[in-house]
Amino acid sequence: MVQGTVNWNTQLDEKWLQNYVDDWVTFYRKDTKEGEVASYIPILANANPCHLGIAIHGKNGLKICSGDVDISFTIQSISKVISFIAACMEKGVSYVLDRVDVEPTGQAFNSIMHLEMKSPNKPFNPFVNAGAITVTSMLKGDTPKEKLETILVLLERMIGYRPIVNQEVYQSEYETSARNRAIGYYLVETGFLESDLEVTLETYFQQCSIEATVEDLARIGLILANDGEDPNNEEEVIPRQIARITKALMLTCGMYDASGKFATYVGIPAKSGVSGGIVAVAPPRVRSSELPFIEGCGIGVYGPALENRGNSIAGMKLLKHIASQWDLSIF
Ligand SMILES: NC(=O)CC[C@H](N)C(=O)O
Repeated sequence: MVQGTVNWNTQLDEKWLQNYVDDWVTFYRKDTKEGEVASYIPILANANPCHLGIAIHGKNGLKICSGDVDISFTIQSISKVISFIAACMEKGVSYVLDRVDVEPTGQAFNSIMHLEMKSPNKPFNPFVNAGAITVTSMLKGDTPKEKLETILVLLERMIGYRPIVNQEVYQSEYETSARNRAIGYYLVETGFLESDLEVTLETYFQQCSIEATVEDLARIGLILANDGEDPNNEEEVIPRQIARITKALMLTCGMYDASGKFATYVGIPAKSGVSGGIVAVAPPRVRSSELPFIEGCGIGVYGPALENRGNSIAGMKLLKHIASQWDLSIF
């Protein structure tokens, strides 16, 4: 079972770390029972609430995977990270941030209320639905296919293969999209939407329906941990400035209205989605060189049972435990 204080100095071999993480996953699986799978997008309710899996990818090639790691799930709001990066790479950071702010809302991700609370009604940040829909409207292209292409190409560079869009999830979200449509119409009214509303919404629903595994999320996290450079080939996938802004936004806005708690108790940038995925970024630490993944790592978690804000309940506990044991906090 999960152990207390550990002398990492003597315990850093891969097999030992693997057993250790296996123990944590077994231990925290019981917490999946405290959450519920999302059902406002009907097809997401088919997920198995008991699932829990984690992948941790380090800079030096070290990989630890444990639990339900072979399941593909839709990335949902995690796609907002990718679309934000893609828009910044296409249009430039200042163009994007002139039109979407960088402030946490403290409200639910699909809140409509906060849209009217600011003048000139600029969406609060790119990770709430209003901001994400605005960002998607900025992507180049006149059709959902063209706009989505930018996101798929960037993701392919990060995860090493072209991901697919789950058409069933897309249809399910499309058919139950009244709230996102309300947000979209509001953005048309305030002049923030840069493309046709229907094209933008279709692209947004498709990006949310892109499938990934925890290993894919870990790869994305690792590239961000490495300031946008892929440590496998030392190629720049994301310009450093954009990677840094993205991490700041993940820390302040990535876990919806639980972002403050996550920053306080876990202390690393992360972004969750209502399907139960979380991508987390642990940058290199300058403390003891005897800690695991001292050069930084990306972490992908999947646990579809959610707490009331839309974050994986067991996934967050698992991340909190790992962050405290391995001293991952950036603070
Ligand atoms: N928080 C989420 O993961 C929300 C994404 C979902 N597709 C929506 O727009 O409602």
